[in-house]
Amino acid sequence: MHAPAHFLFRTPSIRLVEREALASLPAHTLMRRAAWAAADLVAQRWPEGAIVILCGPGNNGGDGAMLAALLHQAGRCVRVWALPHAAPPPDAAQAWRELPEGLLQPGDPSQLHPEGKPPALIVDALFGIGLSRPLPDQAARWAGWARLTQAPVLALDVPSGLDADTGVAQAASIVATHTLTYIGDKPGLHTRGGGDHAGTVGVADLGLSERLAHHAHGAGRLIQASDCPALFTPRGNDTHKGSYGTLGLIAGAPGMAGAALLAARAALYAGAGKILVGLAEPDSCSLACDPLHPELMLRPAGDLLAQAGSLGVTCWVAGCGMGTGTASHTWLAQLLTRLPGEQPLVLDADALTLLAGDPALATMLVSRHTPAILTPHPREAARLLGTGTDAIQADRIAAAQALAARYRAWVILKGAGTVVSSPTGQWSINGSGNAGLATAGTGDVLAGMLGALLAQGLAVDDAARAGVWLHGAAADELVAQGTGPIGLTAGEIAPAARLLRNRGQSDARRGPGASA
Ligand SMILES: NC(=O)C1=CN([C@@H]2O[C@H](COP(=O)(O)OP(=O)(O)OC[C@H]3O[C@@H](n4cnc5c(N)ncnc54)[C@H](OP(=O)(O)O)[C@@H]3O)[C@@H](O)[C@H]2O)[C@@H](O)CC1
Ligand SMILES: Nc1ncnc2c1ncn2[C@@H]1O[C@H](COP(=O)(O)OP(=O)(O)O)[C@@H](O)[C@H]1O
Ligand SMILES: [K+]
Repeated sequence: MHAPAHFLFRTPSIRLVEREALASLPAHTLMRRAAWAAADLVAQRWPEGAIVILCGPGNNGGDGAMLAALLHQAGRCVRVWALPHAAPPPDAAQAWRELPEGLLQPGDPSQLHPEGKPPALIVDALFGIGLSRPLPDQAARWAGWARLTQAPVLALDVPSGLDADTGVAQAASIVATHTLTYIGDKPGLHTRGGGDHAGTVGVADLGLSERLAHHAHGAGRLIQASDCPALFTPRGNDTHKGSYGTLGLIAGAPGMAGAALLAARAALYAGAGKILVGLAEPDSCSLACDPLHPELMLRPAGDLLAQAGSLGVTCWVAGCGMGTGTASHTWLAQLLTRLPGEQPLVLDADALTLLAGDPALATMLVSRHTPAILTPHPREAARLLGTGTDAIQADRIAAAQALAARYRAWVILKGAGTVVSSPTGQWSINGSGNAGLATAGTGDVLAGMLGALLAQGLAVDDAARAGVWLHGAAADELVAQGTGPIGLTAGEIAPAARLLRNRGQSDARRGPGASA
């Protein structure tokens, strides 16, 4: 259902385009187009059965009223419930005037099916992008009723109660199975509560895609497979391990060796040529080798850093279970100062905590020749910005942009609907992944995969976007196979990601038409 170049627009851009279009098109054109688009979708997807439409006081409610009229004309059984509205805006007022007699119901939709038979579809036209305060009690009760019916719910524009920009959902928000969003797709449908509340998202551009394209400079992107062609570029035959980079990994303090192994194995499965693991242990290395993957070369972190030049390390990942003690601080400072600043670098987990606690490290990071990738989860992001997790989660895009600007780095703000920001604030939201990833060690796997992609020569922007997409897509693949979301383990992600890449590469070899 997604348009090819999948941009995400925040409300001010949508409002701007809406205003321009309202000024140049005949009255009611946009609302009519919005209602037609919804009617087409209903006819295709839910061709039979009774339809309940819940309408609010503004233009979102107007969309619902106009849809009701169209469905009624098409012979469908439609009932409408409306929140009280004193003076609807002009488009909505027109829609209410056109509503055929007898469709508007008194009372409450919960009285409609006392015998418990749910409608074939409930349409949420309560609030769209104009919601400006807590849902009124009546709307909250109707949203609760809609959940209880277990009927499919189609949200018009935005599920009522979900913030279209941030994905912050009020507790009583509508939980939709489908959302038909208008003019352009919106970030709040894809990050934080978006995944839980919006269901399958479709876009009806209302004929405004050209106008919207003028505002694409401030827009974000939804990261999809088609944004990650570098993942699927077939390997040349005349290559060797040196062609795919040597990754140095500083990770795994005593008690946390698992984090190092998860990251290192993920890098191996993601195709890095050679992987050197510097365990964050002071003198000797408690683990001589990874018995499952003896391909990995293990040694103490200090040794790896000292020998990096002669070992030919081309790219670095630091932080997974690395610890935050004095020795770890020293290793991180060495990495930031002594090693070539143009070598790609990923900082994760404890490296981020160290960075947050020492402005000197931050200065070293900012003075690097090429921006690093930082992979904070929301709590780490809060530490790095000197704020609380709630503030980060209240606007994940703004938080990722602020971090990227402060640390002059690529930032991957993890969690449902991972946000990626470039150092200059260009942002994307990952379109893959699921709650199966909510288990220990999956962040280590992401860090290892990112390192491997950088080692294989992907540019930092490609690696950041492709890495998060691949990580999420692997989890989606595992869920499709029944290995999750419950009980998915971090160690299963990298083999699934390997499968996706190789499948994509062989499709690429076969040429156009093969599915990626
Ligand atoms: N214009 C166009 O061209 C097109 C617009 N389209 C559609 O319009 C939608 C935007 O419409 P909208 O601006 O009227 O906002 P909407 O989401 O219906 O809600 C605003 C109303 O609710 C009220 N209100 C807000 N919060 C409240 C609360 N918590 N509790 C109670 N009341 C609350 C608010 O009152 P006020 O805040 O002014 O007091 C106002 O009355 C958009 O999402 C799309 O569906 C499409 O047709 C395409 C073309
Ligand atoms: N509900 C979710 N939906 C999508 N991705 C998730 C979800 N929960 C966690 N993740 C992903 O899982 C990874 C968790 O990373 P992190 O919190 O650093 O874990 P750890 O430190 O245990 O390795 C991140 O990539 C994050 O985006
Ligand atoms: K809605």
